[in-house]
Amino acid sequence: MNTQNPIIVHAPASKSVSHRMVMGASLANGESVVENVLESQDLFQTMEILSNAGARFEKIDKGTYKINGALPRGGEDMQHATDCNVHESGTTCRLLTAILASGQGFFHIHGAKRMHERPIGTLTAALEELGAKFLFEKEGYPPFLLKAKGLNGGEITVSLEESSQYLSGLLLAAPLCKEPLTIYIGGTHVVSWPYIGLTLDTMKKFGARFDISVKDKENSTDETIKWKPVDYRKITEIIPHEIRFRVRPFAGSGTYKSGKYTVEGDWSGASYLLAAGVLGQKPVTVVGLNKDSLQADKALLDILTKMGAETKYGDNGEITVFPSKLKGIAVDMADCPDIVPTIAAVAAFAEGETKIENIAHLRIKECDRLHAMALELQKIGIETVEYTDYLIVKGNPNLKNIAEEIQFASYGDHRIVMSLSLLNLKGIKTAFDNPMAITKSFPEFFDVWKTICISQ
Ligand SMILES: O=C(O)C1=C[C@@H](OP(=O)(O)O)[C@@H](O)[C@H](O)C1
Ligand SMILES: C=C(OP(=O)(O)O)C(=O)O
Repeated sequence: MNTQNPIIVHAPASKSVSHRMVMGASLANGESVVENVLESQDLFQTMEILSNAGARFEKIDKGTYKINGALPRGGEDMQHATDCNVHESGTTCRLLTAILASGQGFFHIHGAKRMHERPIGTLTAALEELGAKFLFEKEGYPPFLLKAKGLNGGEITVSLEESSQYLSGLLLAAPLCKEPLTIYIGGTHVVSWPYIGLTLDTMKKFGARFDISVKDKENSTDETIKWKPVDYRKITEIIPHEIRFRVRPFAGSGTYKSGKYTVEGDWSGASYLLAAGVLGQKPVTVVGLNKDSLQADKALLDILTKMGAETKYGDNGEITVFPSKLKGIAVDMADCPDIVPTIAAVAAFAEGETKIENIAHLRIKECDRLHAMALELQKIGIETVEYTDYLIVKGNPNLKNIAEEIQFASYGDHRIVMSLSLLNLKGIKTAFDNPMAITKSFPEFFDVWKTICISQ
């Protein structure tokens, strides 16, 4: 056990929960107060779009917003479509496209260059079945024009092979449909499913009514499927064709429920701080995370533990990670894509090989993260192997103190910058072409990072 005093730092607010709570409050009847909202570029885009669509925001303190909800209302015609700039935020783009489709009017949805390379066709096809209309410049990708006139209910099937955000969007919009909506999952596999739990959790808090059932295999036949109810907090995986989501419309009963809501800490942003504990000279304690969170990236602790890291939960929910000897492992990270760059950077200093599997969806994030990490780690002499859906990092526990500063490409991607910054803890000086990409999710990152680095 390392007995040194830990470096204590705070987790940023959760990006995913902030998006969802701000969206819920923007659709609710009356005034809500949401505390600890992440004030980052992605959230500014979400709030700007919701405000353009009719919700009213008043900032009353750092991270605290009064929000008056309204059903989304867009421009009267194509020429006066409401401007919706999602910038680099996939969550904003996918979740809000579905939500705006439940309103009325014309919306012009567009973003940064990379956003125009991230697909959305699976979601828009499902929304078309429910009554929305889309006009694309390039079919299936932003930018596009959305004509909304409310969504019908019914039954749809959606594939989550590319992104869970398609289902999160449909679920958030579902209570605003005219009739009940039942959603089945198609395709061959599902990525990032824990984010669905976060969506359902927010919906529950905001008063939506839904039930989820899984296939009752014992009582189903080839002709008839029998279903049995399941608690969304207890779902451990989503199997295509074996789960259904039924959402009741608010209709006469109103809309989302206004109230006071607080956003929990971000396991994704905290991943760099927690990983600093294992790579640096001193333990790091992160305050402000929910240990019972439904966030996907809580998996970080299990993965680090499997690699040999010593970790400890404190009495007040704080989490400490201690400097530890690491070994390479094989790990399936389909569920938690955002911490793959963190684990890849940590793996560079482990004994042996780390194989990160089922991560093809990393190629359609803010950059092709699988390729980016494979290439950038090679710049410090780490051997990597990149395949369609996995990454191998051949660790070197003796690697440290490279004399010259290494110039890394940031690919405009916050997670590439933050994960490669971990190399600093091994005496490797990093320079990035676009370090401020971090403002997407963690604007205070370099301040916190300085504290960690100078306390070593
Ligand atoms: O719903 C969300 O809040 C998110 C879902 C994930 O995306 P995918 O489902 O596209 O993998 C994740 O990568 C993203 O940062 C946030
Ligand atoms: C992929 C990410 O976000 P989004 O999909 O919202 O752009 C991320 O934050 O790593």
